[in-house]
Amino acid sequence: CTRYVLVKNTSVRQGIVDAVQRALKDPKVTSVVICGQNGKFCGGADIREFAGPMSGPPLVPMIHAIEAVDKPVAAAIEGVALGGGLELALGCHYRIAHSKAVLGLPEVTLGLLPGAGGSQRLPRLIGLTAALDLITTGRHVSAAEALKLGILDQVTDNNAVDLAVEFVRSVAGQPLDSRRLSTLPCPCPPDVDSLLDKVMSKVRQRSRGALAPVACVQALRAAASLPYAQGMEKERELMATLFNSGQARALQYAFFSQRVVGKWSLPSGASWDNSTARTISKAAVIGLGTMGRGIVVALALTGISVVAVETQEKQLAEASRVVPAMLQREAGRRRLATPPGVISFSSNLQDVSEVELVIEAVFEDMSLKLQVFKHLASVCRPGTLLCSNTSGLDIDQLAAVTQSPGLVVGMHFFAPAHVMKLLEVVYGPRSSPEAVATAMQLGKRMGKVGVAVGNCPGFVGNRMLKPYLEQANFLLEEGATPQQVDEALEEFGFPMGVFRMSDLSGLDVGWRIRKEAGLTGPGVESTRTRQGRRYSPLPDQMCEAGRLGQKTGKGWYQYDGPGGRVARSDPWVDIFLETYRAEHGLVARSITPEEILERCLYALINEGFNILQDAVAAGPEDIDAIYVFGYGWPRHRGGPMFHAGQVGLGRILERLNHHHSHPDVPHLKPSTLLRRLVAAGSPPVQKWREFINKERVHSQL
Ligand SMILES: CC/C=C\CC(=O)SCCNC(=O)CCNC(=O)[C@H](O)C(C)(C)COP(=O)(O)OP(=O)(O)OC[C@H]1O[C@@H](n2cnc3c(N)ncnc32)[C@H](O)[C@@H]1OP(=O)(O)O
Repeated sequence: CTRYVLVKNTSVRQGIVDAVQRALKDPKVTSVVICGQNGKFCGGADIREFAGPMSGPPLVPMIHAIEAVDKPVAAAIEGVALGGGLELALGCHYRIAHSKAVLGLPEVTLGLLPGAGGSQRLPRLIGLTAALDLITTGRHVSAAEALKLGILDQVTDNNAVDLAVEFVRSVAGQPLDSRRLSTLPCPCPPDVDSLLDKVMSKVRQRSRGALAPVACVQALRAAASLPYAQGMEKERELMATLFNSGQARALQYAFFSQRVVGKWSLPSGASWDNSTARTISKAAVIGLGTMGRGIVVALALTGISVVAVETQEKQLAEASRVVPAMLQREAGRRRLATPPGVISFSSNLQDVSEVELVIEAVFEDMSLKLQVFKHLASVCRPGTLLCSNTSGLDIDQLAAVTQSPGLVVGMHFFAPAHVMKLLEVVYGPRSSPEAVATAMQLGKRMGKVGVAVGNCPGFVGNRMLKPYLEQANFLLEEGATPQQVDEALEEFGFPMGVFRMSDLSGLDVGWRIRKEAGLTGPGVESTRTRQGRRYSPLPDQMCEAGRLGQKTGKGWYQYDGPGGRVARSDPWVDIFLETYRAEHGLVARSITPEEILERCLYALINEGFNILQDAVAAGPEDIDAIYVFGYGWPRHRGGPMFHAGQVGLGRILERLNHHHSHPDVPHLKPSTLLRRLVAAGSPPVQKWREFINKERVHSQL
């Protein structure tokens, strides 16, 4: 048995082919072990290669050739065996892994299916039911789970390559027929059709409009019902369709944007690679409402010890009861041990004096937050980082009441904070690079996708949401129903339309913000123009009628009672809208789903261009990651800015101009950046950063 170490990077496939051929020809070689370099078996295909023509030997015949070898071939899996990497291992006769290895077929997350025989070999190895789960979710499994499922033959805590060598030597000369997965039948449950139908409707529901999960189920149906060669033909056909779809490009873009945002940079020139983060071991959370509780759990799961402070006794008692249970549940969900005794509860702000970082999560009210920050500045030791979980208030104003404004940043979590992946890290003009780096690193430890954003009302996510919500309300005034608007958005791929979402989060949240901004409330005249702009008082009137959404059992929809979850259309809302239109002399017209999407989504996208122009976000990837991870933007559409590129910037500009010129639909004035991009020939989204920087240098923005 001779060891051939495989070369890394794009020549991997050629390296494997050459090594296997040498091993076959060499009479001294009785068996073969395929391993990776530097403790990693293979992370799969280089996704960047998908953009151009494939070079080197194709994967499918290469894996077939390995499977056909008449000397035993084992894959020694260390680190990762993902995608094409696991498909290669499935072509081997045996699979031996290190206990820390991770395996999976994540192609579905990239808009593809396991197209190098994975969709046909895996079900033959572990059965249809388990293969459906792994392939349609793309989830990674540990070596222990892979062993249990039957993907692996052996797992070791020691050197996997040494064990694999020993193993293949021990089986040399034994028959290999039963080890060639392509020759085996696919173990299926008796009710195979009903299983496939059930999984199909589940994936359709889970990722509405996404092509890849559907194609994965179709490929597995072929594995269950057709001979291997025909199954492979089906796999090839489906893969070709997916490969050329916009969705695969969008999902691959989303893979990279998630990583690009980690490489943050600020307009000052500070960035991830020239700023030092502090390692936090003790933190405090102030305010134990829904957000505060989730943040405590997210921190505790990283092993950070947390002082959880709530000054209202009743709320504190409830949080002390609920938070440990939340922690246990979440640890279980993530298959982690519950960190022991890391949370201490207190009603006294003085108890935060020894922590290194505080996250304030009190009610979204500036005067209350200012009071808390003043107090924190007096009790915390010098050098403590002070963060606010505000969803849009001025970070600089908070920083101004502390002795060290450089140590103040926003950490905008999304509810539920221990589950949702997005974290906006908001830097004010005085926030230090160290504070930003620390908040970003802390977010990463919590498993968040942190995005560094500038300080402006609503930051990135909520600032873009505002014109989107405005247009949705205007559409109701003009003749649409909440259901029509929601259906168009859900058809586009959002898990929930804007009105269903508003009912879920509570209509009073926005009402309070509008009251604080002087847009509504006692003494404000009930007109359709406020502060010089078109304004729809519809949501305010809903709140005044006590319809706050799910919590009151009534909102834009009706529910079975307070806290009910199933939305049903409500004739009351239809009458309310008709009465409103009559009062304001508005004539309802028929509104198409296309108009709903244009008005809502292009308004949001246009604000995204304004945000890029104002340098509140460093690049389109930042905006797209925020919308995919925090606002339910369908991942298979990449994000709003990517989507704009897919639709065509010229088309977006033309439609914005069209709606803007309509006398009753102002607000949609196209952004200067969008105009300049169109004038420059609509470069692809990957080039926008460079374009913006150049325009800025030449003072065109
Ligand atoms: C016929 C088609 C055949 C096969 C289909 C496929 O194989 S599709 C590809 C399937 N594989 C994957 O989806 C794996 C994707 N990668 C990951 O899940 C993680 O990167 C991984 C391997 C678990 C490592 O995670 P870690 O957190 O350690 O590193 P990070 O994610 O930050 O990645 C480091 C840098 O590597 C780049 N990268 C990772 N995987 C790929 C890839 N498959 N192709 C291209 N580039 C990849 C990643 O972008 C990072 O780059 P950087 O420039 O440092 O940001």
